[in-house]
Amino acid sequence: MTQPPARFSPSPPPAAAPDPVLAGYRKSIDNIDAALIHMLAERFRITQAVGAHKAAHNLPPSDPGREARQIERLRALAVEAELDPEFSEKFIRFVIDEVIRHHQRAQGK
Ligand SMILES: O=C(O)C(=O)C[C@]1(C(=O)O)C=C[C@@H](O)C=C1
Repeated sequence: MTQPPARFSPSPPPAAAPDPVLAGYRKSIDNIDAALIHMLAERFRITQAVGAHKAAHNLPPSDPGREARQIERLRALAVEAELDPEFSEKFIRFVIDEVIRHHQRAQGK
């Protein structure tokens, strides 16, 4: 027999019992995430100035040599810090690619 269409969304799962250990970890994660956002905001603040400087002096938006040195340095730091160097490269690549897009926009490209 077919069921009539449900009129109400299923009830939410029951609230989990409080877990102070998990809550403590999450508090720390939330602090770290906030610090990451603040650090990224500062990085983009300074790259905005770099973009304006490059636009004013007709410099190319990207500098592949500089990027290669940054990636090598960060990969080495990641290994030292026991962070996956592949992840660190993907992360900085993602950030730099966004910066390059901002630089291009600043030059009307
Ligand atoms: O150092 C520069 O020339 C920048 O524009 C900054 C930056 C970066 O985000 O680190 C971005 C683009 C360049 O290709 C290299 C580095």
